[in-house]
Amino acid sequence: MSVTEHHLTEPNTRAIMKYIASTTFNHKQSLKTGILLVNLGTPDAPDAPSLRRYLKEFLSDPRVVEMPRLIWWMILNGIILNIRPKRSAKAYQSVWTEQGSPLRIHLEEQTRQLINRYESALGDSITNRCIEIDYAMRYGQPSVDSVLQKMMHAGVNKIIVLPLYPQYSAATTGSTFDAIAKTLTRFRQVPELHFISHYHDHPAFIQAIGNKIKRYWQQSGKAQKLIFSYHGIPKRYFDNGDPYHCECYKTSRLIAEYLELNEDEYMTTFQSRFGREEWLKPYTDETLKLLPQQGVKSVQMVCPGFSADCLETIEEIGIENRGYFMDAGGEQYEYIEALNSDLDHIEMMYQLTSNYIGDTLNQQDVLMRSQQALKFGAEK
Ligand SMILES: C=CC1=C(C)c2cc3[nH]c(cc4nc(cc5[nH]c(cc1n2)c(C)c5CCC(=O)O)C(CCC(=O)O)=C4C)c(C)c3C=C
Ligand SMILES: [Fe+2]
Ligand SMILES: [Fe+2]
Repeated sequence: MSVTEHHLTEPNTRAIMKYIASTTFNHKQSLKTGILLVNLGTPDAPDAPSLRRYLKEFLSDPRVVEMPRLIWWMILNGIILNIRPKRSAKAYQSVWTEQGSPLRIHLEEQTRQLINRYESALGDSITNRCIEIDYAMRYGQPSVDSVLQKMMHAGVNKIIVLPLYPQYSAATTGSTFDAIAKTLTRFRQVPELHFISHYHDHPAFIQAIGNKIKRYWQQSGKAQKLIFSYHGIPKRYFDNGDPYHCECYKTSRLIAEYLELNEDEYMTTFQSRFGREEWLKPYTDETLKLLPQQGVKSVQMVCPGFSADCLETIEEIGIENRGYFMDAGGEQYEYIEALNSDLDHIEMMYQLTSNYIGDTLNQQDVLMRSQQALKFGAEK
């Protein structure tokens, strides 16, 4: 028995077992592409134990909370995980539906719609074309690790990851990359990898939101101000070089240009503060409390940092901030929904990902031709 054959049949040392072989290598194996949509994640149920599990995983991520680990471990386990799960569970109960958490429902539907979009473009099932499309959650289930492993074991050798965060932040997109890399470091054969790190200024994204706002105006008319509200991050992360703040402002500017708005017709604010340190300003809640006394009595809210409606848009923007504005003397407050599974949004996902698929389809043709040649004995 030769050395190579021995390795293949009897991987008998720890060194050989260290890396997972996704599939047994096969010369005739066709190229298989995986498209993975990733969003933040959500608790399994709107109750305190589920929230505790979810928040523990989320807030233990060093990309999310950049603080000396030991100090943060004590604050998280000693204070936050004893108080926040109960409070957050209440908030989640107000948005929960019979099918579950809105964020999960939207991500599932977005995935289904993207599969449909590919199938209509290919005129064939994606399975026949060696494409797999799936979704994963950065925190909670289905985990990035489980879905990526499933793809690898199905023989996927090229992966396109689309984290559904238009604006890059280390806390979200960066952390998604960590999870992908962590799984792949365990594999023997690392796939070709395309990681889409942002799309905050992509024309298909700007048009999708711009058109959504235009459609809203056609039905309900314009308010005095359009407010672009983004999830915040600590100002310290921005000071340390996170491009998130600039990408949010650029998204707002591009949408405003698309809508031909003057500078005094729109503004950018940041919501969802967490903890005591300063976050990106202006804060959404404080702005809404001040606007009525400055003469702004009607606002329309839009959240271009959220690819799907979730707790932070439905409850925080739809309910909580409405209260601040109306209590301060506001008269009309409207929330324009996230892109969710809108056709334009799915089209954008198709454009972003198929950009990297094209050559696979061509390579598949080349591979089919060479397999044909093998059959006829032209190549060995
Ligand atoms: C869209 C981008 C997001 C950034 C940037 C972000 C940063 C960030 N978030 C927290 C803490 C919490 N966020 C929570 C919910 C939540 N956050 C995002 C997105 C971003 N977060 C989404 C889409 C959601 C909603 C998920 C859902 O299930 O609907 C929560 C949980 C809710 C709560 O208890 O308030 C926390 C906590 C930090 C610290 C952070 C830092 C940069
Ligand atoms: Fe968040
Ligand atoms: Fe900036």
